[in-house]
Amino acid sequence: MRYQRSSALFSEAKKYIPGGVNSPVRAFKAVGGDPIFIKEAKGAYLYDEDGNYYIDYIASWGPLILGHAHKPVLEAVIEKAKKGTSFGIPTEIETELAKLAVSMVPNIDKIRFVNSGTEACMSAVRLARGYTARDKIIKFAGCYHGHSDSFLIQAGSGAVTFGSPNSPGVTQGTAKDTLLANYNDLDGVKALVKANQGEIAAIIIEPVAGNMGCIIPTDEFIKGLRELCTKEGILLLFDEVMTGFRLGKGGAQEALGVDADIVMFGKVIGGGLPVGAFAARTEIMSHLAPEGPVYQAGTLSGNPLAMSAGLAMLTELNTKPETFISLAEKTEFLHKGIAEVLNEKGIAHQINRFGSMISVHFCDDPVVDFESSAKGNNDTFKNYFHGMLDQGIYLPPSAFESYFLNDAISYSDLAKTIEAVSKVF
Ligand SMILES: Cc1ncc(COP(=O)(O)O)c(C=O)c1O
Ligand SMILES: N[C@H](C=O)CCC(=O)O
Repeated sequence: MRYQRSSALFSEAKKYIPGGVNSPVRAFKAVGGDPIFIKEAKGAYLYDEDGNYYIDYIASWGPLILGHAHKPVLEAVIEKAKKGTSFGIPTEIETELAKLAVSMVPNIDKIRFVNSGTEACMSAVRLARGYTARDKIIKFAGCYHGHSDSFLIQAGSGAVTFGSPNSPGVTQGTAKDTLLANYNDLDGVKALVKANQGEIAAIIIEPVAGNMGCIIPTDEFIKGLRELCTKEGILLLFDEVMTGFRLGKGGAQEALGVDADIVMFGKVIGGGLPVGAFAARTEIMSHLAPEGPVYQAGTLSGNPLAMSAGLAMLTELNTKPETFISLAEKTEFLHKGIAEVLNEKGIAHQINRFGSMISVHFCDDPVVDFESSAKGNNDTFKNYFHGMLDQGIYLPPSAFESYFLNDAISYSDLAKTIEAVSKVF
Protein backbone atom coordinates (compact mmCIF):
# COMPACT_ATOMS: atom_id res chain seq x y z
CA MET A 1 0.00 0.00 0.00
CA ARG A 2 1.15 3.53 -0.73
CA TYR A 3 -0.17 6.44 1.28
CA GLN A 4 1.91 9.40 -0.01
CA ARG A 5 -0.97 11.50 -1.29
CA SER A 6 -3.07 10.92 1.85
CA SER A 7 -0.10 11.98 3.99
CA ALA A 8 0.43 15.13 1.92
CA LEU A 9 -3.27 16.00 2.16
CA PHE A 10 -3.16 15.46 5.91
CA SER A 11 -0.17 17.83 6.27
CA GLU A 12 -2.04 20.48 4.31
CA ALA A 13 -5.25 19.93 6.32
CA LYS A 14 -3.38 20.37 9.61
CA LYS A 15 -2.45 23.92 8.57
CA TYR A 16 -6.09 24.98 8.44
CA ILE A 17 -8.13 22.48 10.49
CA PRO A 18 -7.26 21.62 14.14
CA GLY A 19 -5.47 18.26 14.02
CA GLY A 20 -6.30 18.11 10.31
CA VAL A 21 -9.72 16.55 10.96
CA ASN A 22 -13.26 17.61 11.71
CA SER A 23 -13.84 14.81 14.22
CA PRO A 24 -10.98 13.51 16.40
CA VAL A 25 -11.36 9.73 15.89
CA ARG A 26 -10.46 10.20 12.23
CA ALA A 27 -6.92 11.33 13.08
CA PHE A 28 -5.41 7.84 13.74
CA LYS A 29 -3.87 9.14 16.98
CA ALA A 30 -4.67 5.93 18.87
CA VAL A 31 -3.01 3.73 16.25
CA GLY A 32 -0.29 6.06 14.95
CA GLY A 33 0.44 7.07 11.38
CA ASP A 34 -1.51 9.39 9.12
CA PRO A 35 -5.18 8.89 8.26
CA ILE A 36 -6.11 7.83 4.76
CA PHE A 37 -8.03 10.39 2.71
CA ILE A 38 -11.02 9.03 0.83
CA LYS A 39 -11.76 9.96 -2.73
CA GLU A 40 -14.91 7.93 -3.23
CA ALA A 41 -16.78 4.87 -2.05
CA LYS A 42 -19.12 2.36 -3.63
CA GLY A 43 -20.87 -0.63 -2.08
CA ALA A 44 -18.56 -2.29 0.43
CA TYR A 45 -15.43 -0.44 -0.68
CA LEU A 46 -13.58 2.76 0.09
CA TYR A 47 -11.15 4.18 -2.51
CA ASP A 48 -8.40 6.44 -1.20
CA GLU A 49 -6.47 9.28 -2.81
CA ASP A 50 -3.47 7.01 -3.50
CA GLY A 51 -5.50 4.53 -5.53
CA ASN A 52 -5.78 1.90 -2.75
CA TYR A 53 -9.10 0.32 -1.95
CA TYR A 54 -10.43 -1.15 1.26
CA ILE A 55 -13.29 -3.30 2.51
CA ASP A 56 -15.02 -0.86 4.84
CA TYR A 57 -16.01 -2.01 8.34
CA ILE A 58 -17.13 1.36 9.72
CA ALA A 59 -19.76 2.43 7.16
CA SER A 60 -19.43 6.10 8.15
CA TRP A 61 -19.73 4.95 11.79
CA GLY A 62 -22.89 3.01 11.18
CA PRO A 63 -25.39 4.59 8.82
CA LEU A 64 -24.46 3.02 5.50
CA ILE A 65 -26.15 -0.28 6.27
CA LEU A 66 -26.84 -0.96 2.61
CA GLY A 67 -23.37 0.08 1.47
CA HIS A 68 -21.84 3.26 0.04
CA ALA A 69 -23.56 5.27 -2.69
CA HIS A 70 -26.58 2.97 -2.53
CA LYS A 71 -28.58 3.69 -5.69
CA PRO A 72 -32.09 4.38 -4.26
CA VAL A 73 -30.61 6.70 -1.63
CA LEU A 74 -28.46 8.55 -4.17
CA GLU A 75 -31.30 8.93 -6.63
CA ALA A 76 -33.63 10.26 -3.93
CA VAL A 77 -31.09 12.89 -2.87
CA ILE A 78 -30.30 13.96 -6.43
CA GLU A 79 -33.97 14.34 -7.35
CA LYS A 80 -34.67 16.30 -4.17
CA ALA A 81 -31.64 18.59 -4.63
CA LYS A 82 -32.98 19.69 -8.01
CA LYS A 83 -35.93 21.24 -6.17
CA GLY A 84 -33.91 23.23 -3.66
CA THR A 85 -31.68 22.36 -0.73
CA SER A 86 -33.29 24.03 2.29
CA PHE A 87 -36.32 26.20 2.99
CA GLY A 88 -36.69 26.66 6.76
CA ILE A 89 -40.41 26.08 6.09
CA PRO A 90 -42.30 22.76 6.58
CA THR A 91 -42.19 20.12 3.83
CA GLU A 92 -44.33 17.02 3.31
CA ILE A 93 -41.35 14.65 3.33
CA GLU A 94 -40.67 15.41 7.03
CA THR A 95 -44.07 13.91 7.89
CA GLU A 96 -43.48 10.97 5.54
CA LEU A 97 -40.23 10.05 7.28
CA ALA A 98 -41.73 10.68 10.73
CA LYS A 99 -44.70 8.43 9.91
CA LEU A 100 -42.44 5.63 8.68
CA ALA A 101 -40.08 5.84 11.67
CA VAL A 102 -43.01 5.82 14.13
CA SER A 103 -44.47 2.76 12.38
CA MET A 104 -41.17 0.84 12.67
CA VAL A 105 -40.13 1.63 16.24
CA PRO A 106 -42.02 0.53 19.36
CA ASN A 107 -43.25 2.98 22.04
CA ILE A 108 -42.99 6.18 20.03
CA ASP A 109 -45.85 8.34 18.76
CA LYS A 110 -43.94 11.43 17.70
CA ILE A 111 -40.45 12.25 16.53
CA ARG A 112 -38.46 15.48 16.20
CA PHE A 113 -35.65 15.68 13.63
CA VAL A 114 -32.36 17.41 14.40
CA ASN A 115 -28.98 17.46 12.66
CA SER A 116 -26.75 15.10 14.65
CA GLY A 117 -26.71 12.44 17.34
CA THR A 118 -25.25 15.00 19.75
CA GLU A 119 -28.22 17.30 19.26
CA ALA A 120 -30.64 14.40 19.63
CA CYS A 121 -29.18 13.32 22.99
CA MET A 122 -28.78 16.88 24.29
CA SER A 123 -32.39 17.72 23.41
CA ALA A 124 -33.74 14.43 24.81
CA VAL A 125 -32.11 15.12 28.17
CA ARG A 126 -33.56 18.65 28.23
CA LEU A 127 -36.98 17.20 27.47
CA ALA A 128 -36.58 14.60 30.24
CA ARG A 129 -35.60 17.34 32.69
CA GLY A 130 -38.53 19.52 31.64
CA TYR A 131 -40.96 16.60 31.84
CA THR A 132 -39.85 15.32 35.26
CA ALA A 133 -38.90 18.73 36.76
CA ARG A 134 -35.67 17.09 37.99
CA ASP A 135 -32.06 18.04 37.18
CA LYS A 136 -29.76 15.04 37.49
CA ILE A 137 -29.03 12.31 34.99
CA ILE A 138 -27.17 9.00 35.23
CA LYS A 139 -24.83 7.98 32.44
CA PHE A 140 -22.48 5.01 32.11
CA ALA A 141 -18.68 5.14 31.98
CA GLY A 142 -17.52 4.49 28.41
CA CYS A 143 -20.86 5.36 26.82
CA TYR A 144 -20.73 8.22 24.33
CA HIS A 145 -23.74 10.41 23.66
CA GLY A 146 -22.09 13.09 21.56
CA HIS A 147 -20.07 16.08 22.65
CA SER A 148 -22.67 18.11 24.54
CA ASP A 149 -21.27 19.25 27.94
CA SER A 150 -23.37 16.97 30.18
CA PHE A 151 -22.10 13.85 28.40
CA LEU A 152 -18.36 14.53 28.47
CA ILE A 153 -18.04 12.82 31.84
CA GLN A 154 -16.17 9.52 31.49
CA ALA A 155 -17.24 9.48 27.86
CA GLY A 156 -16.27 6.74 25.41
CA SER A 157 -15.26 6.88 21.72
CA GLY A 158 -12.80 9.64 20.73
CA ALA A 159 -13.08 11.29 24.14
CA VAL A 160 -11.46 8.32 25.89
CA THR A 161 -9.21 7.45 22.93
CA PHE A 162 -7.53 10.85 23.28
CA GLY A 163 -7.40 10.80 27.05
CA SER A 164 -10.02 13.43 27.85
CA PRO A 165 -13.14 11.51 28.91
CA ASN A 166 -13.89 14.51 31.20
CA SER A 167 -13.27 17.36 28.80
CA PRO A 168 -11.82 20.71 29.90
CA GLY A 169 -14.42 23.38 29.22
CA VAL A 170 -17.24 21.50 30.96
CA THR A 171 -18.11 23.50 34.07
CA GLN A 172 -18.32 21.97 37.55
CA GLY A 173 -21.91 23.18 37.60
CA THR A 174 -22.80 21.04 34.59
CA ALA A 175 -20.70 18.07 35.67
CA LYS A 176 -22.36 17.82 39.10
CA ASP A 177 -25.69 16.94 37.48
CA THR A 178 -24.25 13.96 35.57
CA LEU A 179 -23.88 10.96 37.85
CA LEU A 180 -21.72 8.10 36.69
CA ALA A 181 -22.39 4.36 36.88
CA ASN A 182 -20.71 1.27 35.44
CA TYR A 183 -22.25 -0.60 32.53
CA ASN A 184 -23.83 -3.92 33.56
CA ASP A 185 -23.76 -2.93 37.25
CA LEU A 186 -27.40 -2.68 38.33
CA ASP A 187 -26.58 -2.51 42.05
CA GLY A 188 -24.36 0.52 41.43
CA VAL A 189 -27.23 2.29 39.65
CA LYS A 190 -29.65 1.41 42.45
CA ALA A 191 -27.24 2.87 45.00
CA LEU A 192 -26.94 6.11 43.01
CA VAL A 193 -30.71 6.41 42.71
CA LYS A 194 -31.11 5.83 46.43
CA ALA A 195 -28.51 8.47 47.28
CA ASN A 196 -30.28 10.97 44.99
CA GLN A 197 -33.89 9.97 45.65
CA GLY A 198 -36.41 12.06 43.70
CA GLU A 199 -33.67 14.04 41.89
CA ILE A 200 -32.89 11.88 38.84
CA ALA A 201 -34.65 12.91 35.64
CA ALA A 202 -33.18 10.28 33.34
CA ILE A 203 -30.91 7.31 32.91
CA ILE A 204 -29.25 7.55 29.51
CA ILE A 205 -27.65 4.46 28.01
CA GLU A 206 -26.38 2.96 24.78
CA PRO A 207 -28.62 -0.13 24.97
CA VAL A 208 -25.92 -2.07 23.16
CA ALA A 209 -22.78 -0.02 23.66
CA GLY A 210 -20.54 0.73 20.69
CA ASN A 211 -18.20 3.39 22.03
CA MET A 212 -15.97 1.23 24.24
CA GLY A 213 -15.93 -1.52 21.67
CA CYS A 214 -19.20 -3.40 21.36
CA ILE A 215 -20.60 -4.26 24.79
CA ILE A 216 -23.76 -6.23 25.36
CA PRO A 217 -26.01 -5.57 28.35
CA THR A 218 -27.00 -8.54 30.46
CA ASP A 219 -30.71 -9.26 30.50
CA GLU A 220 -30.83 -8.69 34.24
CA PHE A 221 -29.12 -5.29 33.90
CA ILE A 222 -31.18 -3.80 31.10
CA LYS A 223 -34.52 -5.14 32.36
CA GLY A 224 -33.54 -4.09 35.89
CA LEU A 225 -32.96 -0.52 34.65
CA ARG A 226 -36.46 -0.49 33.17
CA GLU A 227 -38.03 -1.68 36.43
CA LEU A 228 -36.03 0.81 38.48
CA CYS A 229 -36.97 3.73 36.23
CA THR A 230 -40.67 2.85 36.31
CA LYS A 231 -40.59 2.52 40.10
CA GLU A 232 -38.72 5.80 40.67
CA GLY A 233 -40.41 8.01 38.05
CA ILE A 234 -37.15 8.25 36.08
CA LEU A 235 -37.20 8.32 32.28
CA LEU A 236 -35.15 5.63 30.54
CA LEU A 237 -33.38 7.13 27.52
CA PHE A 238 -32.09 4.72 24.89
CA ASP A 239 -29.36 6.28 22.78
CA GLU A 240 -29.98 4.33 19.57
CA VAL A 241 -27.70 6.49 17.43
CA MET A 242 -25.79 3.28 16.55
CA THR A 243 -28.39 0.61 17.19
CA GLY A 244 -31.50 2.28 15.72
CA PHE A 245 -32.60 0.70 12.42
CA ARG A 246 -29.41 -1.44 12.60
CA LEU A 247 -30.28 -4.16 15.10
CA GLY A 248 -33.68 -4.52 13.47
CA LYS A 249 -36.62 -2.36 12.43
CA GLY A 250 -37.39 -1.59 16.06
CA GLY A 251 -33.75 -1.17 17.10
CA ALA A 252 -32.50 -2.21 20.52
CA GLN A 253 -35.92 -1.88 22.18
CA GLU A 254 -37.16 -4.67 19.95
CA ALA A 255 -33.95 -6.71 20.01
CA LEU A 256 -33.68 -6.63 23.82
CA GLY A 257 -37.40 -6.68 24.58
CA VAL A 258 -37.17 -3.54 26.74
CA ASP A 259 -39.24 -0.37 26.38
CA ALA A 260 -37.55 3.01 26.57
CA ASP A 261 -39.24 6.32 27.40
CA ILE A 262 -37.29 8.47 24.95
CA VAL A 263 -35.30 7.05 22.02
CA MET A 264 -32.54 8.95 20.23
CA PHE A 265 -31.48 8.29 16.66
CA GLY A 266 -28.75 9.56 14.37
CA LYS A 267 -26.91 8.69 11.22
CA VAL A 268 -29.03 5.79 9.95
CA ILE A 269 -32.22 7.81 9.95
CA GLY A 270 -30.49 10.18 7.50
CA GLY A 271 -29.09 7.49 5.22
CA GLY A 272 -25.60 8.99 5.69
CA LEU A 273 -26.61 12.65 5.58
CA PRO A 274 -26.36 14.78 8.74
CA VAL A 275 -29.46 13.86 10.76
CA GLY A 276 -30.46 12.95 14.27
CA ALA A 277 -33.85 12.54 15.91
CA PHE A 278 -35.50 11.88 19.24
CA ALA A 279 -38.87 10.31 19.80
CA ALA A 280 -41.28 9.30 22.56
CA ARG A 281 -44.92 8.85 23.41
CA THR A 282 -47.21 11.86 22.83
CA GLU A 283 -47.49 12.52 26.55
CA ILE A 284 -43.75 13.25 26.71
CA MET A 285 -43.30 14.85 23.27
CA SER A 286 -46.10 17.34 23.91
CA HIS A 287 -43.80 19.09 26.40
CA LEU A 288 -41.68 20.21 23.45
CA ALA A 289 -41.97 23.68 21.83
CA PRO A 290 -44.12 24.89 20.16
CA GLU A 291 -46.68 22.62 21.90
CA GLY A 292 -45.04 22.78 25.30
CA PRO A 293 -42.47 24.83 27.23
CA VAL A 294 -39.25 22.83 26.59
CA TYR A 295 -37.41 24.74 23.88
CA GLN A 296 -35.67 22.99 21.00
CA ALA A 297 -35.06 24.25 17.45
CA GLY A 298 -32.88 24.03 14.33
CA THR A 299 -32.61 26.10 11.13
CA LEU A 300 -31.64 23.10 9.03
CA SER A 301 -33.65 20.49 10.97
CA GLY A 302 -35.80 18.33 8.69
CA ASN A 303 -33.59 19.32 5.76
CA PRO A 304 -35.16 17.99 2.54
CA LEU A 305 -32.00 16.25 1.28
CA ALA A 306 -31.45 14.48 4.58
CA MET A 307 -35.13 13.54 4.80
CA SER A 308 -35.10 12.08 1.29
CA ALA A 309 -31.97 10.00 2.00
CA GLY A 310 -33.49 8.80 5.27
CA LEU A 311 -36.82 7.97 3.65
CA ALA A 312 -35.15 5.94 0.89
CA MET A 313 -33.00 4.05 3.39
CA LEU A 314 -35.76 3.31 5.90
CA THR A 315 -38.22 2.35 3.15
CA GLU A 316 -35.79 -0.28 1.93
CA LEU A 317 -35.09 -1.59 5.44
CA ASN A 318 -38.82 -1.66 6.19
CA THR A 319 -39.69 -3.60 3.05
CA LYS A 320 -36.67 -5.92 3.26
CA PRO A 321 -36.32 -6.83 6.93
CA GLU A 322 -34.31 -9.88 5.83
CA THR A 323 -31.42 -7.39 5.49
CA PHE A 324 -31.04 -7.45 9.28
CA ILE A 325 -30.79 -11.25 9.25
CA SER A 326 -28.31 -11.22 6.40
CA LEU A 327 -26.16 -8.65 8.25
CA ALA A 328 -26.23 -10.65 11.49
CA GLU A 329 -25.27 -13.85 9.64
CA LYS A 330 -22.35 -12.14 7.93
CA THR A 331 -21.19 -10.75 11.27
CA GLU A 332 -21.39 -14.21 12.84
CA PHE A 333 -19.32 -15.62 9.96
CA LEU A 334 -16.68 -12.94 10.55
CA HIS A 335 -16.72 -13.59 14.31
CA LYS A 336 -16.19 -17.33 13.89
CA GLY A 337 -13.47 -16.84 11.28
CA ILE A 338 -11.47 -14.33 13.32
CA ALA A 339 -11.88 -16.37 16.52
CA GLU A 340 -10.62 -19.50 14.76
CA VAL A 341 -7.50 -17.70 13.52
CA LEU A 342 -6.73 -16.05 16.87
CA ASN A 343 -7.27 -19.32 18.75
CA GLU A 344 -4.99 -21.16 16.35
CA LYS A 345 -2.28 -18.52 16.80
CA GLY A 346 -2.71 -18.45 20.60
CA ILE A 347 -3.55 -14.73 20.73
CA ALA A 348 -5.45 -13.70 23.89
CA HIS A 349 -8.69 -12.13 22.75
CA GLN A 350 -12.38 -11.52 23.36
CA ILE A 351 -14.89 -10.91 20.59
CA ASN A 352 -18.18 -9.17 21.37
CA ARG A 353 -20.99 -9.24 18.83
CA PHE A 354 -24.63 -8.21 18.68
CA GLY A 355 -26.44 -8.17 15.31
CA SER A 356 -24.12 -6.40 12.89
CA MET A 357 -21.96 -4.76 15.58
CA ILE A 358 -18.74 -6.51 16.56
CA SER A 359 -15.42 -5.72 18.26
CA VAL A 360 -12.20 -7.61 18.87
CA HIS A 361 -10.41 -6.99 22.19
CA PHE A 362 -6.91 -8.28 22.88
CA CYS A 363 -7.31 -9.36 26.49
CA ASP A 364 -8.02 -12.48 28.57
CA ASP A 365 -11.16 -11.55 30.48
CA PRO A 366 -14.69 -10.92 29.21
CA VAL A 367 -15.30 -7.31 28.14
CA VAL A 368 -18.46 -6.17 29.91
CA ASP A 369 -17.85 -2.53 30.81
CA PHE A 370 -15.41 0.31 30.34
CA GLU A 371 -12.85 -1.02 32.83
CA SER A 372 -12.60 -4.43 31.18
CA SER A 373 -12.50 -2.84 27.72
CA ALA A 374 -9.61 -0.58 28.76
CA LYS A 375 -7.55 -3.68 29.66
CA GLY A 376 -7.12 -4.57 25.98
CA ASN A 377 -3.51 -4.63 24.73
CA ASN A 378 -3.19 -1.47 22.65
CA ASP A 379 0.14 -2.46 21.05
CA THR A 380 -1.45 -5.61 19.66
CA PHE A 381 -4.42 -3.54 18.52
CA LYS A 382 -2.16 -1.07 16.67
CA ASN A 383 -0.31 -3.87 14.86
CA TYR A 384 -3.60 -5.49 14.01
CA PHE A 385 -5.12 -2.24 12.72
CA HIS A 386 -2.14 -1.35 10.49
CA GLY A 387 -1.62 -4.93 9.34
CA MET A 388 -5.25 -5.03 8.22
CA LEU A 389 -5.09 -1.58 6.63
CA ASP A 390 -2.05 -2.63 4.59
CA GLN A 391 -4.08 -5.54 3.25
CA GLY A 392 -7.02 -3.36 2.25
CA ILE A 393 -9.26 -3.80 5.29
CA TYR A 394 -10.48 -0.61 6.95
CA LEU A 395 -11.29 -1.12 10.66
CA PRO A 396 -12.17 1.55 13.24
CA PRO A 397 -8.87 3.24 14.21
CA SER A 398 -9.38 2.76 17.96
CA ALA A 399 -10.07 -0.20 20.25
CA PHE A 400 -12.89 1.85 21.81
CA GLU A 401 -15.11 1.56 18.75
CA SER A 402 -17.36 -1.08 17.23
CA TYR A 403 -17.22 -2.32 13.62
CA PHE A 404 -20.42 -1.83 11.62
CA LEU A 405 -21.08 -4.24 8.80
CA ASN A 406 -22.89 -3.14 5.68
CA ASP A 407 -24.90 -5.50 3.51
CA ALA A 408 -22.80 -4.83 0.41
CA ILE A 409 -19.97 -6.80 2.07
CA SER A 410 -19.87 -10.24 0.43
CA TYR A 411 -18.82 -13.58 1.86
CA SER A 412 -15.70 -13.42 -0.26
CA ASP A 413 -14.89 -10.01 1.33
CA LEU A 414 -15.36 -11.63 4.73
CA ALA A 415 -13.11 -14.55 3.77
CA LYS A 416 -10.46 -12.08 2.57
CA THR A 417 -10.74 -10.25 5.91
CA ILE A 418 -10.27 -13.46 7.91
CA GLU A 419 -7.30 -14.40 5.72
CA ALA A 420 -5.83 -10.94 6.40
CA VAL A 421 -6.12 -11.51 10.17
CA SER A 422 -4.18 -14.72 9.72
CA LYS A 423 -1.42 -12.90 7.83
CA VAL A 424 -1.17 -10.15 10.50
CA PHE A 425 -0.51 -12.68 13.25
C1 LIG B 1 -24.27 6.22 20.68
C2 LIG B 1 -23.93 7.58 20.14
N1 LIG B 1 -24.61 8.65 20.56
C3 LIG B 1 -24.37 9.87 20.07
C4 LIG B 1 -23.41 10.08 19.11
C5 LIG B 1 -23.19 11.46 18.60
O1 LIG B 1 -23.60 11.55 17.28
P1 LIG B 1 -22.99 12.67 16.31
O2 LIG B 1 -21.55 12.32 16.12
O3 LIG B 1 -23.82 12.55 15.08
O4 LIG B 1 -23.17 13.97 16.99
C6 LIG B 1 -22.67 8.98 18.64
C7 LIG B 1 -21.65 9.07 17.61
O5 LIG B 1 -21.01 9.88 17.27
C8 LIG B 1 -22.93 7.71 19.16
O6 LIG B 1 -22.26 6.64 18.76
N1 LIG C 1 -17.85 6.68 17.98
C1 LIG C 1 -18.20 7.81 17.21
C2 LIG C 1 -19.52 7.58 16.58
O1 LIG C 1 -20.06 6.58 16.46
C3 LIG C 1 -17.18 8.09 16.18
C4 LIG C 1 -17.57 9.13 15.19
C5 LIG C 1 -17.01 10.47 15.49
O2 LIG C 1 -17.09 10.94 16.61
O3 LIG C 1 -16.48 11.07 14.55
